[in-house]
Amino acid sequence: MAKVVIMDHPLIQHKIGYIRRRDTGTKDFRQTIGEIAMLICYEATRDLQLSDVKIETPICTATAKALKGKKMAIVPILRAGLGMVDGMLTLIPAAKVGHIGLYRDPETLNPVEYYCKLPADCAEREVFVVDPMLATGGSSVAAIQMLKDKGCKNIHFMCIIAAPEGIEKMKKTHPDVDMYVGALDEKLNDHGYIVPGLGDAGDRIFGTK
Ligand SMILES: O=P(O)(O)OC[C@H]1O[C@H](OP(=O)(O)OP(=O)(O)O)[C@H](O)[C@@H]1O
Ligand SMILES: O=c1cc[nH]c(=O)[nH]1
Ligand SMILES: [Mg+2]
Repeated sequence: MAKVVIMDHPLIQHKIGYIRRRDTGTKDFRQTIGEIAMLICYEATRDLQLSDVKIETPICTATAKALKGKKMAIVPILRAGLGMVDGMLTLIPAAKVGHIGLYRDPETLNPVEYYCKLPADCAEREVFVVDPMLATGGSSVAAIQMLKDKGCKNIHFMCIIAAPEGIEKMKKTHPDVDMYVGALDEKLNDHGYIVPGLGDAGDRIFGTK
């Protein structure tokens, strides 16, 4: 069974408190989502493997550490996942970026697919799927299934706020996928929104409401 890691870093908790506020505007919301993504990325990459490499410092020959060469990909679930990409790329600048377009039908809450463009060699990459919100889990479960159908095996999921229902669905459907979660909230409301949550992440990032 894969790990579920709930972030306890004070900077992450502080910044999540800020974006939850109704009166945090689009510019600050978007910027803070990026900062939180970067901080969660730091935790989510903790288990990457290193190898020893011989290098020359200005003083002598030395053995240093380098990432073992496994290539990485970041896959945001559109739209809201886009808000996490720049923060991720700040720490992993060489990563390729794939895009999966899904929206949640407001009546059924089921995900509807409208776009998928992935790096050609994504099956060989360590893939980080990013979406600020894990609510019923329908969208992330579907996105990860799309990646598995393309042959991806090493998949991690990062979100900023999760509901217990979404975590359970992910654990049941994709028990091999590690989850890195900024905050675990209480429940979903009757419309499938996370409580207390932060509202609609996509609308708040892009200012569409
Ligand atoms: O876990 P779920 O119940 O599937 O809900 C979570 C999904 O809902 C939101 O996307 P939304 O459908 O609002 O699309 P958007 O990002 O384009 O706003 C969010 O960004 C997730 O992708
Ligand atoms: O609370 C929620 C649930 C789904 N999608 C969001 O953007 N927010
Ligand atoms: Mg939305």
